[in-house]
Amino acid sequence: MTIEKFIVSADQMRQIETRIFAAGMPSAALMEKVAGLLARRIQALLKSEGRSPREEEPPKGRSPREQVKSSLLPPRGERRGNREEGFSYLGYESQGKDIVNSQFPVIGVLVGPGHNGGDALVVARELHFQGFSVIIYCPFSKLKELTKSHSDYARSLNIPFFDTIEPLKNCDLLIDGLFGFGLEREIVHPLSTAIDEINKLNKIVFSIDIPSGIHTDTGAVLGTAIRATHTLCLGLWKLAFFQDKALEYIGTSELIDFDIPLADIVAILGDFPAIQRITPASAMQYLPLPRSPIAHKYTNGHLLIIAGSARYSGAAILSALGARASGVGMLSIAVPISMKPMLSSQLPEALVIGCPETSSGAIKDLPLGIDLGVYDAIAAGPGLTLEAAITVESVLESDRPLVLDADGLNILAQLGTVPILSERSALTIITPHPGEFQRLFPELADKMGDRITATQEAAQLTGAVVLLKGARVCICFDDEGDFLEDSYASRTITYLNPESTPALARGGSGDVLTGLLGGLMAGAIARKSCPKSVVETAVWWHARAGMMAAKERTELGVDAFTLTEYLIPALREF
Ligand SMILES: NC(=O)C1=CN([C@@H]2O[C@H](COP(=O)(O)OP(=O)(O)OC[C@H]3O[C@@H](n4cnc5c(N)ncnc54)[C@H](O)[C@@H]3O)[C@@H](O)[C@H]2O)[C@@H](O)CC1
Ligand SMILES: Nc1ncnc2c1ncn2[C@@H]1O[C@H](COP(=O)(O)OP(=O)(O)O)[C@@H](O)[C@H]1O
Ligand SMILES: [K+]
Repeated sequence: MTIEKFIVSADQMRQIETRIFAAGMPSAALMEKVAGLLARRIQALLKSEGRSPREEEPPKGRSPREQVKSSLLPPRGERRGNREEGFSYLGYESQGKDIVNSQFPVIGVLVGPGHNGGDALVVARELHFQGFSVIIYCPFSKLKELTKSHSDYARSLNIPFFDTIEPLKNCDLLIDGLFGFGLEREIVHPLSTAIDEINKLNKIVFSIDIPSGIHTDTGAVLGTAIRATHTLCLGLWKLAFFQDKALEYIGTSELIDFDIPLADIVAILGDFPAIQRITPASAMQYLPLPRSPIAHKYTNGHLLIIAGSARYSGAAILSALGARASGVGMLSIAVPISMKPMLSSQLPEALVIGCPETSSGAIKDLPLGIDLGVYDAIAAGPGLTLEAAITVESVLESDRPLVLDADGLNILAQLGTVPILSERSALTIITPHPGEFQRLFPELADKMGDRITATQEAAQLTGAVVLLKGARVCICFDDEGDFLEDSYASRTITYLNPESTPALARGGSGDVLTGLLGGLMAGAIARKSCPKSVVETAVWWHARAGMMAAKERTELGVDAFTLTEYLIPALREF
């Protein structure tokens, strides 16, 4: 398992860190190593963002602003800038941020009392030695021992220290090392006010480990938090990076791998961690590729989609196009009978089943005598309206593996989510967005502050696979020996999708996912492989298609139909 697969809570990170220290790694040496990696990465980021270093001498005449800035700096002779390496001066370009176009950019480093502050001080020192102009904002009088020691050394180098935010206004870039995973309580005035003011400066901000003020596990804002443009997560991904509400504070993110021994990770998280990050490699291992040379259509699965109504006719098409991309062997689509010609013209390969319909054009019931047993899986819900209750009830009563979405979920909520799902003998995958989730699980209303825990509890309550949609999709299910040795069985497994695009936040994208997931599931069942594994594949694939479409067409150009057209090209990228 690669380092990118693991996700930890603050407590788990602390336990792993404790093992490393107990094994003999000095805490100061680890900080030195980590902060060295941070300093180098920050330099590389600055370079790659077009703020490339200038090698020539700055002009003699300085602007008033530069004079103000240079007054914050130690005499030039004392700065041992390594200009040959090309990091002495940054040519900033204004990118809508308050960035000055200066040859003397100033980097403001925000230093807290703990080891996050210690990391920041080492970064400050390294950038200072590289020739950057660095100032330090540290409004704390009491620092942890190691942090205090780095603070003393930085002062001895004449790096200027401030306890007010005024000088930060002149900085071109801020590095946030106020708090990391050790933040344990709300940030209060005067620090909270200072952080709010810092955010108003609208600077480029690199946060160390996690934006200060964000709860490492729930992603909640504790009082207030630094809004970073970029966060460098240290060692192992933390849960907050997968909590929707933290994303606006995290900005773009990356992992700084500092060689945590696998044995220490496994000692705390287990061989097969209960929470895993979806990676391209893990998602792609369950793609139905390559096909067996002797495959036939029934070995690739038969999916029945039940979707659509006169009001929401497109939902059936979008789900079907999602399923088409899954390569499912046979696709049947049950729609209100008046929609049959439209579906047949859009999806000539599909078997379209016309269902009796209500006066408003919803599916009243499935056709008499239909045998659900012929389908490997059923995907029901998109665009059905609440009038399709009889149909949803009959698929819930069937012994077929089922993906339930949209109105299928709204009907399930009316029927009673927990009793109905716990009685089902076959696998059920429910794919709610947060609104549907709350209708399904009113008992978890007060848990919604932590999407991951809420989804885990929903899976435990129902025995279903619960896929909570949003910016960072969370998938949870009880493992019943599907993946693990017996000794591990009956844990709740969680998969978190790390990357997506807000381009998907528009009507119909979810319908595409329902069909894609249904198709992959039918295929997996026909091939007798574990249908739960394809859930991460579907979520990852759907997001990749959205990202590829957004990259080519902007975030505005990804309507749900267009999304279906990117499903296959997105795979070709890999
Ligand atoms: N885990 C690891 O393996 C490593 C961790 N390192 C760094 O260490 C950090 C964790 O360090 P710490 O455990 O010292 O914790 P932090 O530096 O995150 O913060 C803890 C300090 O903040 C104070 N504090 C907490 N909440 C506060 C609040 N609301 N208002 C005011 N003060 C508050 C605490 O009393 C304590 O002094 C990581 O985020 C990372 O930056 C790295 O130095 C090296 C490797
Ligand atoms: N901000 C976002 N970033 C990434 N993905 C998103 C975002 N908002 C929504 N999505 C994704 O878009 C899809 C929307 O589905 P859903 O809410 O069911 O809409 P609909 O029913 O209209 O299709 C889900 O897959 C969800 O995860
Ligand atoms: K931080």
